[in-house]
Amino acid sequence: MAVVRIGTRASTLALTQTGHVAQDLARLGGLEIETVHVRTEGDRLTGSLASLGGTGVFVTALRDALLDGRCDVAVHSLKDLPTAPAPGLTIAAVPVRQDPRDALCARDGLTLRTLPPGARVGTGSPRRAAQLLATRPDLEVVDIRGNVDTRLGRVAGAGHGPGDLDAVVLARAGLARLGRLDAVTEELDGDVMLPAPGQGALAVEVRTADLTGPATPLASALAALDDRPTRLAVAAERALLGRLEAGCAAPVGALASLASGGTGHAGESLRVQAVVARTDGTATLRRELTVAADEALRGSASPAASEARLDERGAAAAGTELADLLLAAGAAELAPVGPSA
Ligand SMILES: NCc1[nH]cc(CCC(=O)O)c1CC(=O)O
Repeated sequence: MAVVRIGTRASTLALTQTGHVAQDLARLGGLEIETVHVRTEGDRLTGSLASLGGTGVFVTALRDALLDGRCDVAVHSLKDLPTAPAPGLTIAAVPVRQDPRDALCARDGLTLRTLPPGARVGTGSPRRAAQLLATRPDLEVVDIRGNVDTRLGRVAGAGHGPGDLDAVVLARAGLARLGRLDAVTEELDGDVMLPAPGQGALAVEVRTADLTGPATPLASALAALDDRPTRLAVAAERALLGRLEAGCAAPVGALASLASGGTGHAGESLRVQAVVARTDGTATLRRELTVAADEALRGSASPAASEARLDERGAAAAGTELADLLLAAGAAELAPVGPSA
């Protein structure tokens, strides 16, 4: 494969993300990369259909382009990717994750604490709405759609018009990639707002067939681009979402992070936090768990204990277990999650 074609949607965010991955692959594999624009249902049909992005319209067109051979590599925002595997395709790299937090972008430097009573905050995400209202039940959450610039433009003082909102909530990662961190007035920590599973991370997908057989420069570049801590964290978060049988539009937040063991300490451990909320914020259910790689070796004097490593399957099992804890605690009574959803 002399030239590698990388497929992207035409949105600024998609172009930026894909551009970064293309540069990395070119550098790591000495590859020549060509960018192919793929038009998606979600781009063609604007307005409320853009809200279907989460259900996979953006993803499907890129996957079709991969399977048809119109491109060789596709870059997705991991949080927009359905949890079900795509036959014939493999997520060959999960690059280092950006800061996964949500960010409040408010007028006049306001924060979640200092927004005036009844302030109007824009978001189209039930997950964000629920967690905002859980902290500040007085807020008026306004359903908004559109790309990042459109949303930021609705904040008073941010655009050229008057702005009809006091604030919007967006993924910090998207703002960072677009060079719009200047709009952030507060980063929302996990105790206030847990991000969408996979938020801030990318998935680099290729045809499975291109990874089998003798190693190619593309395959080795993808392996070098992959970040194991991110891959494990995202595996846990997505397994949780899958077990809850909830889509990315569900009021479910999750965040996992890998801590490495050090000399004289236990081996690595993965902490997974999750929340399921009633959309109006009147009830939230939070649980967390930590799994350690050295569980089997605990108590032994073996030096292997400090070097024990988790694998993707173990990470996914942790996510599934946490989902089961949430279901056992009544998550299905709060939100449309679980087998009957
Ligand atoms: N739902 C849209 C979407 N998909 C990915 C990002 C960018 C951040 C990321 O990579 O998680 C965004 C924008 C947002 O939620 O603010």
